[in-house]
Amino acid sequence: MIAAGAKSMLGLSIASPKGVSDSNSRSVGVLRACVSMEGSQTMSHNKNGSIPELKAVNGHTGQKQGPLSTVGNSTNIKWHECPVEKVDRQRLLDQKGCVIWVTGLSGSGKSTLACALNQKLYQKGKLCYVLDGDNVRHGLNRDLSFKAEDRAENIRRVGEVAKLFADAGIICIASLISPYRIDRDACRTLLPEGDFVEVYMDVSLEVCEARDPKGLYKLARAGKIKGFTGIDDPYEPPLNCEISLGQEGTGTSPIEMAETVVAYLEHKGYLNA
Ligand SMILES: Nc1ncnc2c1ncn2[C@@H]1O[C@H](COP(=O)(O)OS(=O)(=O)O)[C@@H](OP(=O)(O)O)[C@H]1O
Ligand SMILES: Nc1ncnc2c1ncn2[C@@H]1O[C@H](COP(=O)(O)OP(=O)(O)O)[C@@H](O)[C@H]1O
Repeated sequence: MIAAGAKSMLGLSIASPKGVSDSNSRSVGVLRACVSMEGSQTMSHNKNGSIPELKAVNGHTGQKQGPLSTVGNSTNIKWHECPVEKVDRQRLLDQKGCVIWVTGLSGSGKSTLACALNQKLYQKGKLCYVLDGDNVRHGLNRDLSFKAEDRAENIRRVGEVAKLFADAGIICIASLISPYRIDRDACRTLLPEGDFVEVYMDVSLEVCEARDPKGLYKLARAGKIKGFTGIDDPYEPPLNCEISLGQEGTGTSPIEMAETVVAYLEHKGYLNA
């Protein structure tokens, strides 16, 4: 709990909704941080990039500025800039935020690769986060089915979340079947050139079906699951992905595959700020 004196020293105030006294504002109020000096603040790095210092931006009056927009069904909204930017976060982490998008049939090894890659990067001191289709469908996307428009919405939402992770400076590994090219390409367009790395698990249906670790292919073949990818639902392989894994003659163990992706990231400069 922050004492009132300390609150004013820190420039913190609790904003109470109309008609609500300050005594119970803690539970319903909105904690608002106010900078107790003229102008807003921005980050500027020292020459060695280690300790950022704050500097004031001239001309900021605290008034709402800029045009209001309509985006989809959201009307009268405004984009807010923040003084700490992606480049600052990347410097802090000594890496570049990006999205590794892993696509392929069920059983092709997406989740296994995602975990192996996460582990390899963690060992190198790089911050990653995995968005796995199965897992995201336990929460954020639990309202979605496997019909085409729901798969599209699934990919769209994960694409937007992955974009936020990349903006945070994190290497985000999204691992989803993502069967439609158009949905994957839409996610690509959300990111700056180069920051979307599409990884195709090029593993045949025969191999995936033989693996069948969850018994889903068996159920689909028996007609107990309808619209199963590769059986009675389409999968469109990428045409121009950055990395293709799993073919004969290439390293096919999860560790070898993860090393291929790490080498790509290193080569493209994503493992340094
Ligand atoms: N009809 C159907 N088709 C394909 N997959 C199915 C289906 N029903 C359930 N599952 C299970 O859901 C996992 C795939 O979820 P995703 O979110 O990656 O799918 S998609 O990208 O929206 O197509 C998938 O996980 P993975 O095997 O890891 O790919 C399956 O376990
Ligand atoms: N590179 C690989 N070589 C051989 N088997 C693999 C490989 N990657 C994953 N597997 C196995 O294949 C099965 C499916 O892997 P999984 O990562 O769950 O695939 P997906 O996430 O695409 O459904 C698992 O039993 C896993 O152990």
